[in-house]
Amino acid sequence: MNFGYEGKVAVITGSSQGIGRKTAEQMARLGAKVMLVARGENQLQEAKKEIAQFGEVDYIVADVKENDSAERIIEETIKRYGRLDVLVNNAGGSFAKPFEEVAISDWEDDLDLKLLAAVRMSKAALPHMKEDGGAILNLTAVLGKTPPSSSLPTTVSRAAGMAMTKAMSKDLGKYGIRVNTVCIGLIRSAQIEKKWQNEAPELTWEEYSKLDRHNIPLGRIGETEEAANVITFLCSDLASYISGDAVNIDGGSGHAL
Ligand SMILES: NC(=O)C1=CN([C@@H]2O[C@H](COP(=O)(O)OP(=O)(O)OC[C@H]3O[C@@H](n4cnc5c(N)ncnc54)[C@H](O)[C@@H]3O)[C@@H](O)[C@H]2O)C=CC1
Ligand SMILES: CC(=O)C(C)=O
Repeated sequence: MNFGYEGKVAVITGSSQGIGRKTAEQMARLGAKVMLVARGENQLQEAKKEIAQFGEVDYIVADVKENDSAERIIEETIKRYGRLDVLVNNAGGSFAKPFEEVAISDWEDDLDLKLLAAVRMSKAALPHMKEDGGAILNLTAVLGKTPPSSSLPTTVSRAAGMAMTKAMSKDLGKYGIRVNTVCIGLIRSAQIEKKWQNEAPELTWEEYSKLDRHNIPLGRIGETEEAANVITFLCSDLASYISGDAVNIDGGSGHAL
């Protein structure tokens, strides 16, 4: 099977750790030149060193919430690698509270990080993808499809990310640009390990991962590799007829059809 990554260039935001970092590794292993983006240079250097064993990789230190960062990230990528084929809008975090406890500034911060940063990155990337086509992949969360109580503002930002993905796919298909989202359930990463330590430090990871209260039909929290596999596939030539889709990576925990 040919994923078609050879000679392609991918930008992945929030890729110094977690799902973004594993995705970068997989794309590099398949022949893509990968540009990592995150705020902390030390972790980026470490990620670059590790991924460089498998393929071509570099990094840009940037906060995707800063207004001019998207233009700078894309410009520096073009300067470094000469083209752009894949954009993964992965940077994010979780902030979930009941409606009454969410300040207006929390709404603004969350939408800025999870929705508007992806808009700015996609707008900056578009001129470089129009000629040869490409793939844009937005990370969202499965809870955005069926928002439960105490899940604001994150489920709203994520639902907006899904709606944006669908609408963008309609507008950009004519350029051969595919736009998809993956809706994450629970995947082991720094934020989930923190949750484990806060909620049940007395349990081993295996025990915590398998707790009934997570309500995961497959019986455990997923691994970063399992999310990266799907993202890498969706951005590859093997998914050449998939656009506007929202694919759950959640061990079956989502409730929506
Ligand atoms: N791990 C999970 O169970 C879930 C993850 N997600 C989403 O999937 C994506 C990846 O998740 P994880 O790997 O768990 O995340 P993580 O917390 O391990 O890593 C997130 C990455 O985003 C970067 N980042 C955060 N804010 C940034 C900013 N302003 N500018 C640049 N980089 C920034 C962080 O430095 C980090 O590299 C995130 O968008 C997350 O919200 C959604 C639902 C569940
Ligand atoms: C956990 C998380 O990052 C969400 C729901 O966006």
